Amino acid sequence: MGIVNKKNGVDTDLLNFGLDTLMEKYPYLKDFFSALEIDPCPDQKTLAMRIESLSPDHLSQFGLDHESLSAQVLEFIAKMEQCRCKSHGRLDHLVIGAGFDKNGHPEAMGITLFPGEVVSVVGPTGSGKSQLLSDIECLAQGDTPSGRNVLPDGKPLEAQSRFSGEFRLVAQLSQNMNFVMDLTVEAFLQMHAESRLIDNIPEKTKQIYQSAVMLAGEPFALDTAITSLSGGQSRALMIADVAYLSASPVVLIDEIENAGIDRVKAISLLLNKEKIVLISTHDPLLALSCDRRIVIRNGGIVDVVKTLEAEKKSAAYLADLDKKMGLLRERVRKGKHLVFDQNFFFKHL
Ligand SMILES: Nc1ncnc2c1ncn2[C@@H]1O[C@H](COP(=O)(O)OP(=O)(O)OP(=O)(O)O)[C@@H](O)[C@H]1O
Repeated sequence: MGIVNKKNGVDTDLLNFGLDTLMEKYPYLKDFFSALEIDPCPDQKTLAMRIESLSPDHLSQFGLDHESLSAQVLEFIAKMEQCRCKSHGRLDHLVIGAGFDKNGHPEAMGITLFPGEVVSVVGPTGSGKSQLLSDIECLAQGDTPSGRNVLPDGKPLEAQSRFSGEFRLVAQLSQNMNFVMDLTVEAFLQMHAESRLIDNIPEKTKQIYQSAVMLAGEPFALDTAITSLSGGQSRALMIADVAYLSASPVVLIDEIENAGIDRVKAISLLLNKEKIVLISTHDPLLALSCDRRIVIRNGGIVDVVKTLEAEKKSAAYLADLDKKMGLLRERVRKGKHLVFDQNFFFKHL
């Protein structure tokens, strides 16, 4: 579409475009007109003609006239398009500047993370894994217990962007996710997709639902109420939702090992060349599925371990073991006995 007559991002040339074309390209215009009780597409061909055809009495109910309505509709399109572009914000890298451990001693190191990486955060219980994720979530600027600085593209974010809910740099999936809305899975996904202004919503909704079912141990239906999903099912749904719909270039996940979902598939779903994914975990299979592991002790980063090629081979062995454990879990779920020896475990499970 024409980029002529653009002022402050407002494209006045849009007034001369056909209504059909505009409604197709900017589907949210339907809501704009419906709020003003206007049928957007009767006979007129262009937006300007449709606005001109409206009676001054109708417009005055909304405190508008032809000129102000033209200005408002153009500004609305410009703002919505700005949101759409913002939500595709990119990050070149994320610097986590060293802070202090729990004793107030300088942390051994910081780390720089790059899009396309899945990094695990490992360490004993209470060592400070969640604190690190929380520092990243709030883009800490020396103002959290660890004193770390988290710098998108190496620069501190202005307070306005840091605390604004408009565009979130970081999405977090925490351990306790409870839905409170009374919606079906399908309606929930549709609502989220609509709020993200994405194209082809039905197809995206189906894709997310199918991925969530693949991750969850127990299948569920599109018309299941989200409030009645099990812990594992809702976690699976949120992971698939983040993978396909989240605009945030950084995704934080606080332990998925206990959710009963397919962890390796979850990682490959989240692997995206535009996203940095951090997972706090105690699980060896998850740790080996990541590119690097941040090792935390006593509140501070003490090492960053790169996953070796040899370890990736061990991961295949671990995945096999994990599958066997899954089969045993399944037997427990079905109320069956678990009698086997080493030979049966390794050869027949
Ligand atoms: N560098 C630090 N300086 C001061 N306090 C810290 C630091 N790191 C962590 N803490 C505090 O230590 C406590 C335990 O940390 P945290 O919950 O992050 O541990 P964790 O490794 O996630 O534990 P778990 O494995 O049990 O979930 C928290 O109260 C946290 O705020």
